[in-house]
Amino acid sequence: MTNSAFDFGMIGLGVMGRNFLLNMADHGFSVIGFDKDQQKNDALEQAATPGTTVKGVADLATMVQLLKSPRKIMMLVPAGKPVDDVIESLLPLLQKGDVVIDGGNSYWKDTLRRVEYCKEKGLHFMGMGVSGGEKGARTGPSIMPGGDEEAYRHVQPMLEAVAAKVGDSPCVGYLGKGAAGHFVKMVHNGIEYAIMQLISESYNMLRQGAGLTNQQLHEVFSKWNEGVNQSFLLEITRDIFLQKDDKGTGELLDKISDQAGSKGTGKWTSQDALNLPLPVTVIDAAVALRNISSLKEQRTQAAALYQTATGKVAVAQEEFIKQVHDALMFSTIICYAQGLAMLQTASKELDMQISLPESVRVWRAGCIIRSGLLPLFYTAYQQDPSLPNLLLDAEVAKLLQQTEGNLRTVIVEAAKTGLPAAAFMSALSYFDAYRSERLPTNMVQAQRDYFGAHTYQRIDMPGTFHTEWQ
Ligand SMILES: NC(=O)C1=CN([C@@H]2O[C@H](COP(=O)(O)OP(=O)(O)OC[C@H]3O[C@@H](n4cnc5c(N)ncnc54)[C@H](OP(=O)(O)O)[C@@H]3O)[C@@H](O)[C@H]2O)C=CC1
Ligand SMILES: O=C(CO)[C@H](O)[C@H](O)COP(=O)(O)O
Repeated sequence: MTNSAFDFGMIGLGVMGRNFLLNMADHGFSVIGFDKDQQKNDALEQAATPGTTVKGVADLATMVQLLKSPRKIMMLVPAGKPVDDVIESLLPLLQKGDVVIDGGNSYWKDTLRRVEYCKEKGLHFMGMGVSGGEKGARTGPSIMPGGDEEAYRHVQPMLEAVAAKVGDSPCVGYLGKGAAGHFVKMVHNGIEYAIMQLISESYNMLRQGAGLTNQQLHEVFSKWNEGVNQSFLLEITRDIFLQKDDKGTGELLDKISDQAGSKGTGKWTSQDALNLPLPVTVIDAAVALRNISSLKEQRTQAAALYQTATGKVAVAQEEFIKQVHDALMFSTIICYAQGLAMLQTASKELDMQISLPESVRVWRAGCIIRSGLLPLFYTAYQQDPSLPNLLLDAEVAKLLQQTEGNLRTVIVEAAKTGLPAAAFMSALSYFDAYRSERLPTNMVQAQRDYFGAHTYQRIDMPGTFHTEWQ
């Protein structure tokens, strides 16, 4: 290739960077990647589809020099200091008008700071969520850009080419101001945590509570993964049940430690929801359960101390499978409702102007939370882009009403048998509180006024009141 011949540059050729770049090359763009590790550069070139233009270099200046102007450079490096380090190393090499994209899972407040910093230097900086994991990056991810709209217009045709598609519609779109792209990705991951926790509780109910084998669970999840329920997370769960242990006998799932890891996006979602303030109780439960999962030693001691759980449900197997199915469907809808309500509030409170219809549209394919439910949610937000909560949509309400009873039954069984069901219980508690016209929080107000003269409002007359409580 001649000098300045490449369309797009990538910094960080790990799992995501390598695959995203190869995807770009497959769509006809000439691409160049930088990684300090020469082996990753070699691996990139070797993995390229014959006939595509792909180059890997171990020198950042060389990569920058070989890019067409204005340069379009994306980084897929770990969140935090590596992103700042990359920006600092790029600054002396770039020219005004060049575009820098952070495609990693950066915290949105860091992105806000970086947008301003790069603007001062005459550069366009865009925070952009990418979802779909390794396979998605390679064949079509869901892409969540936000911030500098001019920067987005520079890369829009490329992103539309590589994104997942629903018909002809690419799962990418400008989502809003400032750090909107990373905010939407953070909430996406919060929903991801919550649905994963619900699926793990469903699996446990059926495995431990109803005695199904992994083979039977595979069959159950295969059936569940149909129609409106079809989703990426159900699909991989179905397949996980059959994976054999290549280092021993039986299925691999049974040998995997129950201590779940995390990189922070779920926790940030909960923390930011509290700051807004807005309830995302199923996401909170999912974060808490990953934290409880890490207390293995204490859980082992407590299990020996409290040997009260029977763990076996008293419902016929077939009936219980149907009940858990409905419980999962109901609670999954609540996860989306909580996450999307958070986006709606953040859009105003944090002045991000997040487009709810666009956010839902780009989640319909390519991402970890893609689901057959999303077209229904998309219609709801198309009809009313300012809908405060999906629970107020008539079509969503029908699905919840159909499945609510079975969630209650499953929770009763879980409570009686001692099967952990924090995410299910959070979903139901949220629903019961949200659809209550009158909550018992009049008592909280009375107590606040009693001990702290915090005042209260009355339901029968306007004004603010304080009582000398006897
Ligand atoms: N894996 C996934 O499923 C998804 C990941 N993400 C996000 O994408 C980002 C990348 O993730 P992933 O590809 O999985 O991570 P990997 O660990 O596989 O790759 C990270 C790459 O970044 C490079 N790197 C690290 N620090 C620096 C630095 N200071 N300067 C230049 N390069 C650096 C590493 O290079 P080297 O090791 O050679 O030093 C490595 O090639 C993260 O923010 C992650 O949260 C988003 C969606 C899905
Ligand atoms: O962004 C992702 C998927 O959308 C990443 O896979 C992310 O790492 C998942 O989060 P965690 O590691 O905390 O489970």
